[in-house]
Amino acid sequence: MDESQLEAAEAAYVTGRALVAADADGDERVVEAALRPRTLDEVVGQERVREQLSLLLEAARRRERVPDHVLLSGPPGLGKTTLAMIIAAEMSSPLRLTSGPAITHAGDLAAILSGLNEGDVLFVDEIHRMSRPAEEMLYMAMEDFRVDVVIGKGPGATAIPLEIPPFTMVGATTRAGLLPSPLRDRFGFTAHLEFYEPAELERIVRRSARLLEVELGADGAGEISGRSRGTPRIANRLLRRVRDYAQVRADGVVTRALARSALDLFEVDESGLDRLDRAVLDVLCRRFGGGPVGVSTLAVAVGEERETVEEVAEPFLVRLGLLARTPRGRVATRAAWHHLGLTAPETVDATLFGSDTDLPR
Ligand SMILES: Nc1ncnc2c1ncn2[C@@H]1O[C@H](COP(=O)(O)OP(=O)(O)OP(=O)(O)O)[C@@H](O)[C@H]1O
Ligand SMILES: [Mg+2]
Repeated sequence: MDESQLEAAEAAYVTGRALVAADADGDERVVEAALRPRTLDEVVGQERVREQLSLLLEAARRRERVPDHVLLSGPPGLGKTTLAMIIAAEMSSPLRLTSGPAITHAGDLAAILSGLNEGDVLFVDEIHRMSRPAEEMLYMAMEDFRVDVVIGKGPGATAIPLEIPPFTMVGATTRAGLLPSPLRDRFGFTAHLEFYEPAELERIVRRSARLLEVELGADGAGEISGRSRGTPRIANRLLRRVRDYAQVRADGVVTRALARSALDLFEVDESGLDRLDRAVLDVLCRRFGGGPVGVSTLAVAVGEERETVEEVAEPFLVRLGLLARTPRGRVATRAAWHHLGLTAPETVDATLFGSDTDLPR
């Protein structure tokens, strides 16, 4: 991909997406490809997963066997696709790429499996969204390297056994809990990716800045990583917006002060909250006295769809301990009031701990 393609993808991407959304859309994927680590050594952080994977791959190389199937689980933007590509690269094996939603029939999967060569790495993204019949076919393929292809329907249907050369299945999921246990159990190794520490994100920002030829000044990387929600994808995205600002409004050098002005302009605050996150907190505290209030009411009050509030804003607010989901509705924590620069009412703890919440006690 050349520079102009990258820029076109970037331009298409900039419009109309939350800057702190953890998922990537089509155009951003193109931009991301340029920043992906290519080897395990280049991967920043996730020390344990890296060491475990490195051992697994080395052992397979020594035994001259294909590595065991690997499941990568964790929230969006933490490096699942990156690791899948690295597994194939480290084994010098071709990577076949597909995704759960693309496999709607068992036949789709049979076609993919029958096209595999020995040692191929088959990457199935969003594996929790595969159809049930395909899933069942996959059980057998993963365990016995064969499948039964059913030809015809009804009493006349016949199952034709099909041998598949040994391959390595790499599945990725943001929702490991949704995988049926027979499928989960067929992976020899599951890597759980965790959110990144600020220092690790800072290393990622420095690395990306080098690749994008962005000059970092004093503490520019620190300012960006602090607002990145523990997520490399968001760190890289904020870096690109800060780069725009540096090139247009300044001399191109990303200092702390400059990063701060840029991210203030894009309404990403020091904790990584964006406009919607803050609107939710603001409405919850100022209009509803801190809750409890139903999520639908909250959504109407901020002028968003219920799903957007529930899936985009709330998980991060809960993670930061700013909002709690209780059976009676959403409740602002003491920290939420502080975040908005308000004084929490006396009753905040009673409201919060009055019944079960997903806050740690
Ligand atoms: N450990 C890491 N070190 C450096 N960069 C990383 C790391 N993990 C992820 N990234 C960067 O973050 C971006 C997103 O990573 P990736 O696409 O692998 O996430 P994902 O977990 O597959 O997300 P999704 O669930 O949305 O598919 C990539 O462009 C990659 O450059
Ligand atoms: Mg991915």
